Amino acid sequence: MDEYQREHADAASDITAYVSNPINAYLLTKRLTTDWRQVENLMEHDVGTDFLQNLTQYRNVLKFPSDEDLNGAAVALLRLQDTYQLDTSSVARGKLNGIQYSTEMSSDDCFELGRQSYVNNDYHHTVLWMNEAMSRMLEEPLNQTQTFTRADVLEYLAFSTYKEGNVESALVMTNELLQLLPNHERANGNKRFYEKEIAHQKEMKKMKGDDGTDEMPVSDLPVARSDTGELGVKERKSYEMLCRGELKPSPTYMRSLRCRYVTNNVPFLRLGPLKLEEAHKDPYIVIYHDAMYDSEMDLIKRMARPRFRRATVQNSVTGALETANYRISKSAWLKTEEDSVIAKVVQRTADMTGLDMESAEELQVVNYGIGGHYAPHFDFARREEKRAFEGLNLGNRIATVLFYMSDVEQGGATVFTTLRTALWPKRGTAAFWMNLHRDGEGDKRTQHAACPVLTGTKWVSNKWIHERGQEFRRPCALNEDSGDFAI
Ligand SMILES: O=C(O)CCC(=O)C(=O)O
Ligand SMILES: [Fe+2]
Repeated sequence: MDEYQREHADAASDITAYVSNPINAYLLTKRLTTDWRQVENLMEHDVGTDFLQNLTQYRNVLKFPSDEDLNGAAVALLRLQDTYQLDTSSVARGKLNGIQYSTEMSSDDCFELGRQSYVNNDYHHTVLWMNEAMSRMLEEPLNQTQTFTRADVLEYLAFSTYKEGNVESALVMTNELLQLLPNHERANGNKRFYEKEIAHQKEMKKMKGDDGTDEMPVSDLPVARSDTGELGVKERKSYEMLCRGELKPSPTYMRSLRCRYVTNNVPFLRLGPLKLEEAHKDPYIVIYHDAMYDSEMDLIKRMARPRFRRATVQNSVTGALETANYRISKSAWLKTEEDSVIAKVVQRTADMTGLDMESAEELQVVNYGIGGHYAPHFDFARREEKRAFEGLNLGNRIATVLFYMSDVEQGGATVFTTLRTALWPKRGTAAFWMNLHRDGEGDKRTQHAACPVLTGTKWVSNKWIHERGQEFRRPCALNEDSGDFAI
């Protein structure tokens, strides 16, 4: 590497380090968006200068993030905060799960995060981040660039606290705001509203014969979010616990899981057997160690990069492919014939599963950035999803093989939501499970998810294998002690 290349490689890795955690990702987006907003303001007043004209051109080339991007970065950070139960002030201090990262958030950064939550009607996070903005503000007495006042924070806090169900606190905050700005019109209106509301609630209590305390319960229910789809409260809880590594199989169950070398009756594998580790017995889920070489992973990534598009999901009613908040990643497809390396990997997948690859989909390569995830789902099409895999005529997805092509610094596990089982990405390993019962019915117990990436980046590739062509096949070596190994 010459000096120039080294310099650029350093710069590139600096950038990766800078945005490899969600705080930096949010801060960088905020910085670019708000800086650009200032430039636009300037341009409105002074369009004439060449400098500003040039900036307009740069903007088009560099694709400055928009307000929606800033909202997206904020939502990603908040999703991570919920899933991994990150404490607000630790995040603001640049600490994630006890690991200290380089950046701290200013009161202004916290305020903006609160504002973005508010815009999304997410009052739970508005309260958390506005409180943080307030305490940071007190610690930054010399900050000249503050974009908000104490009164602004109080207004957001009061309204969101009311929305969260605590009228009394909302009134206290509104009174505090009115001490600062006695003529604040909206605050005066709200004050009257809150007072009326409190009187009304007292009246209701009396009517019910309840002479309880004046204390109103503060709602600490998480705000309903739509990005984990149809999950119920209990399911969401166990999903998030699995992602945090808090839910594990019992020690007795773990002791029953085995590791072994397998050849699956493939002559070639007698020379170099595969290293199999059981992750779950029924349904059968296994991990293969050293299932992909470094050179293969490097090539696959190189081929996929220029083709990456935001991943899509199939609309179960219309059959159309569309983007969805419950699946956030970039993906690309590689054909078996494109390169001998791909063909080799596909052959290995056949050896690992004992299944025919003729009916398998192309190799899908996926990259999850910070906050990237795939909420709990099934890989097979359910009965009601009549239009899934339409046109393929290959039957349902009988099995999944998922190659991990990177370690993940924090987060990013594949979790089986009803099985107390989490697979932690380890570069070069592959997971394999069957999605269907023997009779072709989908096995609901295979519901799984890709937990959001907290820090770092996650690379996987997968083969979805279909029913067609598997009629006479049996993964013999796996089948021995695999219970209801569904094929
Ligand atoms: O990335 C993962 O861990 C799981 C991905 C997955 O479930 C899928 O792509 O269907
Ligand atoms: Fe999946």
